[in-house]
Amino acid sequence: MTELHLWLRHEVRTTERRTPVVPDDARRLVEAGVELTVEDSPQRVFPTREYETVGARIAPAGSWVSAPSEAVVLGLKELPDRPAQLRHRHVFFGHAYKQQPGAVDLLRRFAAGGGALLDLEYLVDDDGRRLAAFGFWAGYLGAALAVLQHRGRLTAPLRPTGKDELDEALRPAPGDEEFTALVVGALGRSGRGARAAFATAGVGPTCWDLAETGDLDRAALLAHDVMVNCVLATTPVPPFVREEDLDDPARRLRTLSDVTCDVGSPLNVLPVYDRTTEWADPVRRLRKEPPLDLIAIDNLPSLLPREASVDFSAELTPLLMDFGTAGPWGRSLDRFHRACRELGPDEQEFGRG
Ligand SMILES: NC(=O)c1ccc[n+]([C@@H]2O[C@H](COP(=O)([O-])OP(=O)(O)OC[C@H]3O[C@@H](n4cnc5c(N)ncnc54)[C@H](O)[C@@H]3O)[C@@H](O)[C@H]2O)c1
Repeated sequence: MTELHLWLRHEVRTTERRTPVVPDDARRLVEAGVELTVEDSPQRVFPTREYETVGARIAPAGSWVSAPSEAVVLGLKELPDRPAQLRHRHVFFGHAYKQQPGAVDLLRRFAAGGGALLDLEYLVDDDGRRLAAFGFWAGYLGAALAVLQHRGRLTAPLRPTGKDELDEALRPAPGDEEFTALVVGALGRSGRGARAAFATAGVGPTCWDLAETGDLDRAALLAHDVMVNCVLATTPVPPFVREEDLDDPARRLRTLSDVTCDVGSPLNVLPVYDRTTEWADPVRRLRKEPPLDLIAIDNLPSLLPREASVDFSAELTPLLMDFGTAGPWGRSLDRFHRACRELGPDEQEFGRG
């Protein structure tokens, strides 16, 4: 077992109730010899005392800035804007390698402090497959919200909930009309989640993946009442739905839920909207007559913080037990170094192993 001091930080985003390590897995880490510090966090879905009970040391929210240099700081989403220099190794979703807003600033902060980003999105196996991801619950919620909207039962603002409560609302009620649904990207993680939610809702969706979209039958697509897009696009393909399709008189499609949310990207397969929707206002009407409602929320798993955290933590914990510079961690670090090199010659002198 590597000597690891892991520092689980509080999330700055107030709506983020998830955590990458849940108390049961914290116990496993402590038992395996990991020194674990957990920051107190008012919104984390698991109370701080549950971590204390399993042997973690508790520290105030945000205190990672003064953590010992060898500590590996673990979180999910963005860091606060300060400090300007990042001297630790940080494990989280940095969103820093695809020219996202703020990406260069974040990399520069690592450059200034000599730290490193070990991005969770780039923890991959030998074949490049992601090892820890939230996709299943993203798909589950993407389909669940579509069903609720289609049945006239979606209420805003959206709030984090639990699966039992969500499933209660999802189950068909007397008087609900039958409808047809399509999941695209049905064989992936979020596609599986979407299919599971439809099953709870009593709906058997049509399932398409690569084999079914190669020669896209748009008329068949538009003939479904509800569509949930779960593809992970890696190369540009013809759009699944175009602006002109929204005005097709034969369109039955009424509710479109885009789990992928590639809006603005050249890989976007749904170039019929220009910005995502939010928890406060989750549905945007793209056409009035006949209606077409869009749901495009890019932080879906945060709506089921407990279930999403438990599954993610189960995937991440074995990797943390094996923390080091080889395998997935080495690949993630290599990706960071590549991004640093792409920043330019003045900023290459950082990112240790
Ligand atoms: N909205 C959110 O909150 C949220 C959360 C997590 C992930 N996501 C996004 O959801 C998407 C899917 O993630 P995932 O973990 O399910 O990925 P995945 O790799 O597990 O599955 C993607 C599936 O899409 C299929 N696919 C790719 N191109 C296709 C095409 N042209 N036609 C049909 N099928 C195609 C693949 O074969 C695969 O089965 C990603 O873009 C991811 O970023 C969104």
